[in-house]
Order: sequence, then structure tokens, then C-alpha cells
Amino acid sequence: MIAKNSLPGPESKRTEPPQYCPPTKECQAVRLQMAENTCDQPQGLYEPIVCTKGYYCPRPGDQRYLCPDKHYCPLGTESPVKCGPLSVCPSGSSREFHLDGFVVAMILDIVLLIIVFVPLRLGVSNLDFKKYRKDSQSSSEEVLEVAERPTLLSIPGEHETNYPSISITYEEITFELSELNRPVVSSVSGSIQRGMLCGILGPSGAGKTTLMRLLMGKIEPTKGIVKVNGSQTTISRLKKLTGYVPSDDILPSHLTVYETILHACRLRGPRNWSEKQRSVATQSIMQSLGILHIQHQLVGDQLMSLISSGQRKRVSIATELIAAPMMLFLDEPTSGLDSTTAMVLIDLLKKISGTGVIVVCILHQPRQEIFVALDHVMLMAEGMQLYEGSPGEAASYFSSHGFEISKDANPADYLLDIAASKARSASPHIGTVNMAQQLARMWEQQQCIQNEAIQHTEDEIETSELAPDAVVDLERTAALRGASWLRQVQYCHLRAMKQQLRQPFSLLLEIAVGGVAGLLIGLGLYSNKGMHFEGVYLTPFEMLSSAVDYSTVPKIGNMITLAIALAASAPGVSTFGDEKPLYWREAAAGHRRSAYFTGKVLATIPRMTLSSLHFASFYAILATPSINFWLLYVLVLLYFYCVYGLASAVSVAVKRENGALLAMILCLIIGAFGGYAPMLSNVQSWHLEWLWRLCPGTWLTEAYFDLVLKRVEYLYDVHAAAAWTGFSLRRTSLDVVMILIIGTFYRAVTFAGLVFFDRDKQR
Ligand SMILES: Nc1ncnc2c1ncn2[C@@H]1O[C@H](COP(=O)(O)OP(=O)(O)OP(=O)(O)O)[C@@H](O)[C@H]1O
Repeated sequence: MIAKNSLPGPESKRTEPPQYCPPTKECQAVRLQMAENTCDQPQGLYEPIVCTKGYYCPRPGDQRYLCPDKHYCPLGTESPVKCGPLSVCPSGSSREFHLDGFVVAMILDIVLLIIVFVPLRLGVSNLDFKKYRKDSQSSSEEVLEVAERPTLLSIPGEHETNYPSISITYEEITFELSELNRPVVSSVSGSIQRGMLCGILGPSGAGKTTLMRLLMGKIEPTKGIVKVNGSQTTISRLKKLTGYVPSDDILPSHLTVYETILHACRLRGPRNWSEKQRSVATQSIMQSLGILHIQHQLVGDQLMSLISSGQRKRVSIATELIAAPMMLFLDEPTSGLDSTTAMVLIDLLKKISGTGVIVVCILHQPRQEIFVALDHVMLMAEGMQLYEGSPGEAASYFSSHGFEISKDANPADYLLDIAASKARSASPHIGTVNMAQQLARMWEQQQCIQNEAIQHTEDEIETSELAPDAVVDLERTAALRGASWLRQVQYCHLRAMKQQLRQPFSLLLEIAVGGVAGLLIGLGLYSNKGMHFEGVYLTPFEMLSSAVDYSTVPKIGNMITLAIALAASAPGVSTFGDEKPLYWREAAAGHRRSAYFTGKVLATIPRMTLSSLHFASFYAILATPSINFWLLYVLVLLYFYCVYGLASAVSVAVKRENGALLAMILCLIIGAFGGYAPMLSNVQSWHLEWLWRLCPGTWLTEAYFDLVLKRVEYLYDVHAAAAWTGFSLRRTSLDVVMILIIGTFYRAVTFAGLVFFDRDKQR
């Protein structure tokens, strides 16, 4: 309130207006300052003065008292303002040193450090990368020994007593791309029956991967059809029954081998399994694949793998096998493996196919034993089919066309030579020019001759095993697989939390950056001593007003939004941007995309909470704004929420390397559109307020402006300030809700981006 101090002079009331006296030169100079603008002495006999900072002057205002302990008294205080329970406010304080947030932040930091670092010191954590690397190197590859144990093989049949049969037929499938002058895959036909181990062979660029993607239903053929159990149901509808091991081993980083496989089991395994059954199945798979001894080692990522490439490949295979697929497709499963380990792996795949699972793998250079272990071979060259059938009959088929395979040679190598037009035929009908086309034509003719027999076989299949309800059975089986949506959210959330805690440096750095950003802004405002606003005194004392300062509060809002943009955009980008390939792989495997998204978003909340708490507490200690700390914290947290959301949305839309910069620019823009420069009132005069209102910065600044002005409305004409700046007063709740809505909208955009961008990679 405007109060007359205890110095002599008649009382000045609203009914008896004060008299304005010209100030002395010294007083005039003080009044025209932006802060500390009260003269200690009234100017003239009838002029009241504002109650001095650090004192309060209760009504009628003719007495002045020292501000008591645990309270603070800014300029013109009528009754002291109570400080927060932990704030520093000795008697005579004119501002509050908010310590509540700081103390809570320090306690949380200590807890976090204990969680992250104490297990490391005790050597019981699985976060110790060096330890893992050492273990990994010292462990022997007990592949042969463990692969003999057929524990895995009981898994598919174990939990599904009426395990339905499955077969794939494909008729003249062709895949063309407009930019290529020849089809990538040209008129390929054949069938793969239940329990077959099938190898796709061919030189590089032959179309093997494309053929596999066509068979899996990941891409649609330009011509021809793929049937499952005789029905044209697309295989992609049976995602949960299909396992796909891509050639590049995409695995979640910072999980152990055991956790990685268990996660896949939880999400894709039979719904009714208990945790114990899942754990047993995980152990069995690891044992079968010879990776049990590294179960507690971290997998690492593609930049820093903590296990060997062969082990990584087997972990990748295990994550598919654990889902007990009925069709398993593997793109180059033996690449990166020594020939012994490759053989062991093929043996294992053979045993798996023996349980009724269709196993199709692309093989580059299979050794002879691997080749003969196959039940079915497809030989491709230049997108065309040169042969399909048993490996044993391949030699006689090609020898009938003049290709004699010597007894000592590896037939697989010789077939690849033929496909690459590097072998010579004794047949006068086959020249070295366009050999692949000639062989493809011959295979086509052969197919025509056998057409009747094939037709007969297909009829048999359609009438017996492939009854119409066979696909329905499969779909019913698929429906029983996989965790419920809520469970998937829970598992994805847990995984994301683990990943975060296992990158303690990134987590602590993110929190520290938040703290430093708040600290720097706070430092800049320290000299203001908590006085961030000055207005025109309420009537009838307006004549006593000093120079007004309406713009500092919007400027602070602007600084807060820009600082948060700098501090939080990079972590926001990494939330989804860093593991897009993993997301694609999991979405393609039938994981619920919304569950993954929700789990990840929930996992960012603790990080955001801590970063924003550090930001707000350092800012509040130094800037000493005269607002409630926890209200300030809510605003800062919500703004972090927006920046994380926008950065995530950017990260799903652009390439990883561009994500961080683009996100930062956009976050700076939504912060700069906060109503400070240009002032919101100017924007209103241009009829562009709607554009500013789309940015959370405007709402944050308005909320902050409102909170600050609420504390001084007893002293100043705050409505004049609101009119000058363009911000509205008394609608903090709306401002808060709008920031929340905008942050949530960014997340909705992120989710839409996840779903709609790179759709082909999620099939
Ligand atoms: N989306 C695409 N855009 C352009 N070209 C493509 C595309 N997909 C496949 N191709 C081309 O089609 C051919 C066959 O590709 P594919 O990946 O199926 O061969 P591959 O036999 O699996 O090769 P590799 O053994 O080297 O992996 C290649 O020449 C490839 O460049």
C-alpha cells in the first residue's frame, strides 16, 4: 500500500489526497531509476512516501515496522509476506531466497547418485561397461556344447497344444520399381511347406532380400499373389506369428542380453505365461544359442557393441525365437559368424524347422554341410528365379543343362557361380551372354512341364490342409500372442527407465544443463533484488510514480523460454530419434506402437521433472521473483514438457543428424514468439495474436506476468501494465492449461509421425 511513514506530516488518505511536491534533484534522480526508486524522505510536508523495502506499514500507514523473521516485505508492503518453509528470510528482508526447490533438488540428486553410482562402487551393478567388456572377452564361445541341448525346441509346441499348420505359396510374384529398368523380382513361383528349412541363394543384388520381404508381406507384389494356407490373407496380418531377423542387428541399447530377450518374450510371447515361464524360456533360448554365459552383459549399441558381432547376431535371433514364431525369416543369419558357428546356427534352425516352423534364410556363402542341411533352395539372379527345390536335385537339374559339378566342389559355390554367370555350360543352348536370362527361361519351361503335377499338389493342399478356416485358426493363434496394451506400456516404460539409468552421464548432464540454464538467467537478474516490475501507483498516488518498468517481466518470460529451448531440445530429440530403427523393427514385429510411445513418454517425465526442478530452483535462488516457488516450478515443468514434445516431433520427421539443430531452432522460435519482442500489444494491433497464441511461450509469459503482478496489485495500477503489454490478467489457470494442451498436441504429432513416417519400414 501507499503508506505514509513515521516521519512527521499530516495523514494522507484516499479521501484526503496527498499533495505532490516537486522532488529535490537527488530524489528526482532516484525516482527515475528503474529500481530503488523511493526517496527516504517525503518531498514536502504533505507528500506521503511508499513504505520502504524491508519494512511494512500497516493501515493507516503512519507507522513503519521492520519486516519480521521468516517474512519478506517488498516496496510498499502493508503486511509482511510469509516465506516458504525452507526459504531464507531474516528480519528486514525485502525478498525471498527460495530454498524449497533447491533443497528438494539436492535430496533427489543424492538419491539419484546413490541409485546410479553405489552399485557401481560395490561392483554389483550391470552398468559397468569395462567389466562387461572384460567378461565378454574372457568368455569362451561355448557354442558347440550348448547348441546340442535342444531346450529351445520344445517351446513352440509347449504352450499351444493345437498348433495350426502353416504353408506359403507364391505365384508369379513380380516386384517392379519405376526408377529401375528391370523388375527387382521377376515372376517367381513356388511354395514353402510346414517345417521346411529354406535357403535363398544368389549373388549380391539378385533380389533375395526383396523376395523375402515379398514373402513376409512387408511389400506388396506388383503382380502375382502370395498365399498363406491357400488363402490370399496377407502374411502381414500374421505378424505375431512371424519372426524376422534383419541383416543389421537392431537391438535396444543398454540392456543386458537376458533383459533384451526377456523383453521380447514379455511383449510377444503367449499372454498367459507367468514371469517364471518367461524367464525359463529366455534361459532356454540363450542356452540353445550359446549365449547363456553372456546373459548379464550389456548388448551395447551399433556404435559401441559390448558383445561380439556373432553374439549380437544370436541375441537378435533369440529375440525372434522367443516369440515362438511359426514362420521365421532371417536375412543373412550367418554373416559375421565363423563357419563352425554358422553350422551350429543352421543346425539349430534345422531343429526349429523340425518342430513345424517354416524357416527361410538368405545365405551368402553356405559351406557344403549347410547347403545339404537345407530342405529347400531358391536360386536367384538379376531378380529371376533359376531354381527352386531340394538341394540334392539342384546338381542333377543343372547338370542336365550342361553344368557339371565336380565331386570335390561345394555345390553351393558352384550354384552361385552359375547365378553370377561365372560357370560355363557344356550345353550348346546356353551361351555366356545373358546366361541368367537363359537359365531363368529354362526354369520357367521346366515349371510349365511340371505344371500339372504342381497343380495337383496345390489342389491337394487346398482340399486337405488348407481349408478356409486354416487361416482363421492362424489368426486366432496370433491373437493369443503378445501382452495386453497396458502390459506393453509397462514393459516399454520399464525398459526405457533402465536405459536412462544406464546412461548416468547423459542423465546427469541433462539435469546439470537445466540447472545451469536457470542459474545463468538468475545471475542476470540478481542485481534487481527481486524487483522485476514497477508501475504507476494506484490513484490518487500516481503523481508519485517513478519511471515504469513494464517490460522486465515479459523479458524474463522470454529468457526462460529461450533457455529451456536450449536446455531441453537435444534430450527431447534423443527420446525417439535415437532408436527409430528399433521402433521400426518392433512395430514390424507387431508391438503396439501406442504402447511403445506411451511407455517412452512416461519415461521422460522423471528426467523432465528433475531438469525443470534444477532450472527453477537455481533461477529462484538468484532472481528471487516474488511469486510462489512451486507455481513457478509448474510453469517451468510444463514448458519443458512442450519443448520435449516439439523436439520429439521433429526427431521423428527428419534424419537423426538434422534433428537436434532443427528442433533447437523451432524451440527457440516458439519461445521467441512469447510476446516480449515484439510486445504482444503490437502483435494485437497487427491482428496476429492468434499466431503468438499457438506458441507456448506467450502463455508462459502471460502466466508469469500475471503471477508477478498479482503480488503488487495493491500498489500499482496493474491493468495499465496489462493494457500496455497486451497480456491478460487473472487467467493463470487458462495459461497453464494451454501450455499443457500445446505440449500434448506436440506429442500427438510425434505419435502420428511415428505411425505415418517410414510406414514401409514398420510393415
Ligand atoms: N527401394 C529400392 N530402390 C531402388 N532400388 C532397389 C530398391 N530395393 C531394391 N533395389 C534394387 O534391387 C536389387 C535387388 O535388391 P536386393 O536387396 O533384394 O538384393 P539382394 O540379393 O538381397 O542383395 P544383397 O545380397 O547384396 O543384400 C538391387 O540392385 C537393389 O539396388
